[in-house]
Amino acid sequence: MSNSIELTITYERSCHEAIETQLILFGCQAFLSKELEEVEREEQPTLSLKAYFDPQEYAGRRQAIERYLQSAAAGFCTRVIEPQDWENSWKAYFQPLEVAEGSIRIQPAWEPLSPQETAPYMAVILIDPGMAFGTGQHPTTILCLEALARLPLAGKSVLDVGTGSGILAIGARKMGANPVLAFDNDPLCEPICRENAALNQVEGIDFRTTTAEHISQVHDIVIANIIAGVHIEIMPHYRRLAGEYLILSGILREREADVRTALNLHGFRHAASTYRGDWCALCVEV
Ligand SMILES: C[S@@+](CC[C@H](N)C(=O)[O-])C[C@H]1O[C@@H](n2cnc3c(N)ncnc32)[C@H](O)[C@@H]1O
Repeated sequence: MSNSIELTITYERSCHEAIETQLILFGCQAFLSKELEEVEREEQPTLSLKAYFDPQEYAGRRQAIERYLQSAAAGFCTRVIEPQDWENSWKAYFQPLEVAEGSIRIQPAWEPLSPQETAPYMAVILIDPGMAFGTGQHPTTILCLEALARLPLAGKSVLDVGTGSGILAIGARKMGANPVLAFDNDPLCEPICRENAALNQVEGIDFRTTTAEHISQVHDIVIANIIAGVHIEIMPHYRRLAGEYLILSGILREREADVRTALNLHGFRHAASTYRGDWCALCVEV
């Protein structure tokens, strides 16, 4: 793994989600931030988070990012970190997390569970975060895992669009989906996904660096945790590729209506919404 840029940002607690969202739009690859419920419990008026960027990506957007933070945050500082520092920060912070009513557990790779401890879960996903989005702690990822847990996945083909760390593909595979194809347009993701799949001892996931127009196979379930604008842009491909269900996450509540309009325009009629904080996910019956 190469160096990365670490931004430490302090801000008023009411700005938590706006800042996180904007950082995702700027191409932030990973966060160390608190769960929304935890933020809501905090008493203090200011909070802080750490955001990690690929150095080249950051250099290209530095002016825009810093201008945004000067107006939206109380303060921020940057430093270049070595892979070792990232690992240590993360290890100090990452706690196991249970989602989907306790049926899925996201577990730090360095604290694996015994077979007896694993048995009660539908899936235990081991994550050793590299610089790819998808540590399982973000509300948009949790909404996806919850949606997957509600579907009968055994023997279903799944396409994971914008796979990041591979977390959703690995989760789907562990819950019985087969085959699973997962892709991301960021070439940094593919090796991280392969490592995470090996860590989880799952086979049968085809990880690729590509975009939706280069995929031709119809899949029973298409899942995508990307922002609303990208969903709208690639909606014709969802139409082409989704056989039974389409799960879309990463949608801010205020953009839900826009995504629903695009779904209707492309002939998708039945979409159920779920929410976490300001985020919405849509589970669409094809
Ligand atoms: C919010 S992350 C989601 C990661 C992971 N699936 C999760 O749920 O935690 C979005 C991912 O989509 C990728 N992405 C953004 N636009 C894309 C596009 N047009 N095609 C493929 N991947 C894209 C990004 O590189 C990023 O890894």
